[in-house]
Amino acid sequence: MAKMYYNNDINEGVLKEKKIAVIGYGSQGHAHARNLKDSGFDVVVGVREGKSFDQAKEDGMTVASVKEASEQADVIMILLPDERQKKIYNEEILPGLAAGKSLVFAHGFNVHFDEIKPPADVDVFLVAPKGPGHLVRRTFEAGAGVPALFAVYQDVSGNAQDVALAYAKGIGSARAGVLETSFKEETETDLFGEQAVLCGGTTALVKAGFEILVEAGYQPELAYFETLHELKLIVDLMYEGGLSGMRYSISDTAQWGDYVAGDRIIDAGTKDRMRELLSEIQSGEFARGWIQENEDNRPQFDAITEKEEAHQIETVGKKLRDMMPFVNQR
Ligand SMILES: NC(=O)C1=CN([C@@H]2O[C@H](COP(=O)(O)OP(=O)(O)OC[C@H]3O[C@@H](n4cnc5c(N)ncnc54)[C@H](OP(=O)(O)O)[C@@H]3O)[C@@H](O)[C@H]2O)C=CC1
Ligand SMILES: CC[C@](O)(C(C)=O)C(=O)O
Ligand SMILES: [Mg+2]
Ligand SMILES: [Mg+2]
Repeated sequence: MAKMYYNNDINEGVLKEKKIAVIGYGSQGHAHARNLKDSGFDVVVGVREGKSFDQAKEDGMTVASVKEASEQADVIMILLPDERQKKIYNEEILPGLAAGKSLVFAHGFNVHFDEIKPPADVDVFLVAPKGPGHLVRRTFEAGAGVPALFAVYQDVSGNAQDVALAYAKGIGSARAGVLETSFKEETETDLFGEQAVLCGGTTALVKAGFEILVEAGYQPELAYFETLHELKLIVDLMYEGGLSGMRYSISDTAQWGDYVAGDRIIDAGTKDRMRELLSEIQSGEFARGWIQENEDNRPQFDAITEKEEAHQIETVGKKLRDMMPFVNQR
């Protein structure tokens, strides 16, 4: 069994004496900054002027430019979009990254794929929550937490692991469990998980199910409830009790259907294609493609986003969610 760290295993004192710069105030940034502040740490948010800057101010955070925050802090957590990190790091963070400081990431992408090459005289580690930033904040406020991975890439001070664990505790992740990994393992598994299962695999499965039902003449609203809305309720049961816990709550008819149909949908061919995705991630092919797409100003990303947002499941779903005030809409 992997070694797990929980609140009682971690002494956060080592981070209490330091100033933490959270660079970026988006999905992860706002959650880390607010959770750390609520946990009693000294936090400055580094962002450019605009939406995030205004939001951070409204949330009562101390806010500075990326450059100023990086100069002021001992621990610099980069929570900028992966594809923009290299440029901002070189221009605005590196000048303030004096010897003895800590450079931190929530995803190993830029270090693992050699886009960012940190100086030799700083600690480098990652603390990567295994969940969306908005849930990192929401679960923290509810007294719970999202599990996280940590990995030490460079340990100049000799206490990089202690600082990483204290950070993970500060954002609430040690309430759920913190697991040690490497930059390589975190980067490759995170990319695989989001592509094959959590995002790519799931959205494709949901859309396919919705399209098949609508195509066959069933009502789109019903198809939305069946393939998207109810998925959350089923996944909540998996979150609470694993696959067996979910199967305890569903009917025996559904359980039998699960057993006889599941492998016909996700078959050996699907697993072969998952292996293909994994090897493209491992070889760096996926990363090179994503970096190139950004250098070209995201033509495919923008075109696909436009098409996806116009999909019937989105228009139907929006109307149905508007009638459910208890659903926290984005
Ligand atoms: N999203 C998630 O839940 C997860 C993300 N991660 C990792 O966390 C990191 C951050 O991702 P995520 O939270 O999704 O990022 P977001 O896209 O949600 O947030 C990006 C933030 O960066 C700011 N920003 C963008 N460009 C600049 C710039 N040129 N100068 C200053 N600030 C800028 C944005 O500000 P503005 O409003 O001005 O654009 C915004 O505050 C990534 O490494 C990602 O892989 C890891 C686990 C989960
Ligand atoms: C699943 C997507 C994710 O890896 C995450 C929320 O953990 C991301 O990069 O946003
Ligand atoms: Mg992830
Ligand atoms: Mg990810």
